Amino acid sequence: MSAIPLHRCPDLEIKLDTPKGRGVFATKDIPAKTVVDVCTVLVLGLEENALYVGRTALYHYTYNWPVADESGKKRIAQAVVFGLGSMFNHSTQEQNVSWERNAEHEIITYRALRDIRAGEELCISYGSRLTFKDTDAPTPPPPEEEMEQLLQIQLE
Ligand SMILES: C[S@@+](CC[C@H](N)C(=O)[O-])C[C@H]1O[C@@H](n2cnc3c(N)ncnc32)[C@H](O)[C@@H]1O
Repeated sequence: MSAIPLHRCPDLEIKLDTPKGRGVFATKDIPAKTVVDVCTVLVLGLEENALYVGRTALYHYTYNWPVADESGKKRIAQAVVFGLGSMFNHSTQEQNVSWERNAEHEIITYRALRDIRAGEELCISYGSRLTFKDTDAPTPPPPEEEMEQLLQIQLE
C-alpha cells in the first residue's frame, strides 16, 4: 500500500475580510523552507472543465495541471486543490510561499520561501495571467513621468 506523508503548519489562520477576500495568515513566525501544507488535488477532464467548471465560480480556484490526452499528447488540464491550496491569494511582488506539483501522486506541496513573520499574509504566485484586478499591483507612473523616462532612455 503506498501512502503520502502529510504536513500542515499549525500556526495559520484564515482572515475573512481582506481586500483579496479570504486569505491565509501566519499566527507565529514561520521559518524559511517550512512545509506549510501538502494538498491533494482532483484533476478534471479536459472537456469537463471547458463545458462545466470553467463556467462556474470554481474557475477561479483551479490550477493548471499537465496531463496526456488519449493520443499521448501533452495537454494542460485544470485541477481542484483541496485544503489551504485554494485559499492562498496571489502576490506579484511579495510572494512568500512556493508551490510544487507532484503529478504522479496528485499533490501540491507549499513551502515558505523565506522567514515569514507573525501577522503576514501567505501568498503564492498565480503567474502572469490574472482573471481579477490585483489589489497590490504596482501603480504605473503618471503619463508625464513615463514620457520623461522614455526620453531619458532615447537620449542615452
Ligand atoms: C484561489 S482564490 C483565493 C481565496 C479567495 N480570496 C477567497 O476568498 O475564496 C482566488 C481569488 O482570490 C482573489 N484574489 C487572490 N489574489 C488576489 C489579488 N492579488 N488581488 C485581488 N484579489 C485576489 C480573487 O478574487 C481570486 O479570484
